[in-house]
Amino acid sequence: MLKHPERKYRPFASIELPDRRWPSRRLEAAPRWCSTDLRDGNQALIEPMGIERKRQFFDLLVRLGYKEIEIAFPAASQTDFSFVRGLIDGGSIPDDVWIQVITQAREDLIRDTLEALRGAPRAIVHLYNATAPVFRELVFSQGRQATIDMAVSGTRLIRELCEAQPETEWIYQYSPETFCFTEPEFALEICEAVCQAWQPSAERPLILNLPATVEVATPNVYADQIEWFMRHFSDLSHITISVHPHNDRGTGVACAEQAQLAGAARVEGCLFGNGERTGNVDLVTLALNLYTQGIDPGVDFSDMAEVVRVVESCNQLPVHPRHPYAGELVFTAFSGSHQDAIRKGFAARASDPEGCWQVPYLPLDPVDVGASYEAVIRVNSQSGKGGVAWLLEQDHGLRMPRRLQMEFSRLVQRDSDASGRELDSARIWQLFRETYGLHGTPLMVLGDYRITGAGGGDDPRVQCFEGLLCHAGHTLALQGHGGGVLESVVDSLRGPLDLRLDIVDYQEHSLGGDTESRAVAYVECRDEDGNHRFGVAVEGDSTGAAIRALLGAAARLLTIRQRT
Ligand SMILES: CC(=O)SCCNC(=O)CCNC(=O)[C@H](O)C(C)(C)COP(=O)(O)OP(=O)(O)OC[C@H]1O[C@@H](n2cnc3c(N)ncnc32)[C@H](O)[C@@H]1OP(=O)(O)O
Ligand SMILES: CC(C)C(=O)C(=O)O
Repeated sequence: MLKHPERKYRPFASIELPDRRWPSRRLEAAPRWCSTDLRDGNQALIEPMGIERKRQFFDLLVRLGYKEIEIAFPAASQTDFSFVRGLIDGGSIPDDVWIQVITQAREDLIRDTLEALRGAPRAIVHLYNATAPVFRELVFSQGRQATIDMAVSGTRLIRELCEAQPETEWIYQYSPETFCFTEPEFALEICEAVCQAWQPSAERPLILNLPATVEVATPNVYADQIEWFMRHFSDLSHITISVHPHNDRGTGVACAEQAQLAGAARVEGCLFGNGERTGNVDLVTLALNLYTQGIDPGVDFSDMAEVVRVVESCNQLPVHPRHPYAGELVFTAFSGSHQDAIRKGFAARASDPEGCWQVPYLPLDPVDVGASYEAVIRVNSQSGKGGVAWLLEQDHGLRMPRRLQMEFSRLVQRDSDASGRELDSARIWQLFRETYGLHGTPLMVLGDYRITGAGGGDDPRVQCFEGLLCHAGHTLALQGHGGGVLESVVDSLRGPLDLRLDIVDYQEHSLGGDTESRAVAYVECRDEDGNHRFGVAVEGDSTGAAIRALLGAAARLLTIRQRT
């Protein structure tokens, strides 16, 4: 790159509009959407769609609720011409849908275009010519007047041909291509001339589509251009101001939104931002940006996975995993603090499921676009206790005490760090069961046992525990007493195992609501050296679960002692 880019590149000229009004406005309703996937999107594909793929895409757009769909450049190819004819002849255009087709301002192309539309119930004919100085000079070698003449003569011919096909309801659309780097006064002059030639009325509406053909400036400049244009246009009756942003600077969505604040009532774009170079503005993001502000976008992305599937198959281009609202990873948190906040958000929502959506880090409820909560939290070496706890709770119903979460997540972190990979829920569950002896043979196996009262002593709370314990190949007879079941078991471990433990924490809950109600118990113990370990057990009765969880913790502490 150059040390002095200023010698090669010039900053874009801004517009003089000190009393601009758009910055203090808010978006309060959806615009008229026009999908241009089958034209601007299609012309940018490595392999343009054939008739079958176009039809699949058209049907998808109709299902999603798009009412204006630019379906072709019919004079450009036989495929496009036939596709238009196929829809018209097959009666496949729903009554509330307007098909739109584009043409250059060349007589032969215009005639072919209108021929393609013969018999259509309703149609938008879209004419364009580039208006910016660099195009006038380099591409067309023509002055301002010749550029205006081209637009006006094209408009007149279209008007004449439309009048000759009265069975069709017409809308005319004119685009001063390259509007965003055309002198504002000239863009205004050419659009006024087109308007004069078309003579818009209630029966013959006009769309003036002001494209950011190549995005060259910050979105505020585009918004200024739109506001300036609308404030200076002589009469906007029967005229819709439309925008068509591209995304060369990565701000196509911002351009479309700010242009609407400036007064544009219609937006053209493509699903997932397909289109020339860096693409057209993304209609999915625009719609869901409105939705997450509580505004009905008028299009339905309830089954986003299916939309992605069809679009990927038609365009033969992938949708990026981080694409807003749609990518495979956009509802997924790997990092610990994000997972913790999301888990707390879901817990709060459980007590107010109908309330306003307020889950940290998730601007949209994944369920609204057909995603499940499964992918929300995934675990790797960046994850913390919250994520691990979430997965074990979602998939196995465990509500682990906080300190157990901390203990176990350190093991998960170590495992993931060692492999450098994500740990899926099955691997985490396997690690949990291995760590806490929930499968295979535990280190301490409790045989028959019984618990009795103290037998007529003064304190009725005192419990006696007697049982048989298999440990390291030996069967030990345990006997102890204490102020509760767990204390009596702790007491029983002193003699045969010389193990002196304190119980730091004990929690239990039932597992799931569906079954013969199993109980899960979590017991945290501390040994004389200050080591802490949890034991976990799942049993048919809560007392059995508590005792086995305690023995699990004891076995793990014994292992530490044997190692040192
Ligand atoms: C910004 C946009 O996306 S606009 C839409 C662009 N889409 C497409 O181009 C896809 C379909 N296009 C095509 O299939 C072809 O370009 C066709 C059939 C339209 C024309 O093909 P050709 O006649 O071979 O012309 P070519 O493709 O070289 O286009 C350049 C010519 O069109 C002229 N031209 C470009 N835009 C326009 C316009 N809006 N109105 C009139 N003429 C135009 C150029 O000045 C140039 O003319 P020249 O050959 O006399 O110098
Ligand atoms: C023809 C116009 C609308 C266009 O596609 C563009 O300017 O990008």
